[in-house]
Amino acid sequence: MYVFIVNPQAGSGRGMRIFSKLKKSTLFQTLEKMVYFTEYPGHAKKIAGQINQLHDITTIIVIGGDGTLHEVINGLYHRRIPIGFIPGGSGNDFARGLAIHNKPNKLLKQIVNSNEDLLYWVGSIIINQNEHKRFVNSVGFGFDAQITRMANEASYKSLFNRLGLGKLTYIVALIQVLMKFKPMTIELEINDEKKTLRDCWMLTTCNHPYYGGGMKIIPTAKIQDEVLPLLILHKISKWKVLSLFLTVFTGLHVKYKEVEIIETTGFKIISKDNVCAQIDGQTFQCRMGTLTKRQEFINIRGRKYTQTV
Ligand SMILES: Nc1ncnc2c1ncn2[C@@H]1O[C@H](COP(=O)(O)OP(=O)(O)OP(=O)(O)O)[C@@H](O)[C@H]1O
Repeated sequence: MYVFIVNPQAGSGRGMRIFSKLKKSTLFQTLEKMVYFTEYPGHAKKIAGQINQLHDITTIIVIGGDGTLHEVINGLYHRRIPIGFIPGGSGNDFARGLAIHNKPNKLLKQIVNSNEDLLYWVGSIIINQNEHKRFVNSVGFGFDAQITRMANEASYKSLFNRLGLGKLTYIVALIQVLMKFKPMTIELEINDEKKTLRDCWMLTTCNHPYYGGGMKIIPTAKIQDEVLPLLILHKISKWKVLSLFLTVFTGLHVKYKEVEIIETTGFKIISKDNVCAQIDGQTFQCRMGTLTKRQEFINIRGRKYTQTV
């Protein structure tokens, strides 16, 4: 039995458009399946939670954006069911990070015909010591999280999506946030070693290089267990931030002296004030975060494991 979880609103309606085309295909029609449409934020997690109770699931096929996949992964906490992903979001960084490039009908074929999985190690975060979450792409604190919040709330997001210019949303949001951003003071703990980061702009970690709709934020990030790379953007002038972000699509921003990348197996951040944070593109406020790389992996169906992505 295949279970489809479709976010019709992902990518400003792209999720629904993809599903409408797929359901006309002979392959889709011949599959034994159940189809769920998400109706509100958090619904994909709830659906995944209900799937935990079901048996004989071959694969869960997610059609939507990274936020939908994030919810499914978090809802499926206790079971390892293979997941097929057909990207239909605005940013689609997960698909980029895993080199999932094909057209939806080809991807469906790949998922159904494949008996090989890509093993994918997600990250884990404990927010404020009590809320556990898993992340598929990235977690960021500070500047990048504020850009994400601005982009998520922007009225121009759906227009740019419809024009196929999803990347522009983040660029416009970046400029808006830059005008009024105030750097943070953060306590960073890595392997019992503590340091205070003053005038820090952002801390970001990811499971693969991409975020924000194609920015190669940590170019060296690999799909792997144990290692959680951490990027810190230290004290820097606003003008320099602008030029730095122009190079982030190529990964050349890592050459700036204000950018530090540390390979960790986990770290903790503490702040006296609330800081804006993002997990897989969903934003919230927090004062404390403990991040680790989970030892368990999820099975991504239809995407053979290579390290060349
Ligand atoms: N029917 C719905 N109406 C409104 N929001 C929904 C609905 N279904 C799901 N959502 C929420 O929409 C949010 C965004 O979805 P998603 O991340 O899949 O798409 P996206 O933001 O366009 O893509 P990406 O994350 O790749 O940029 C998710 O947080 C999800 O909870």
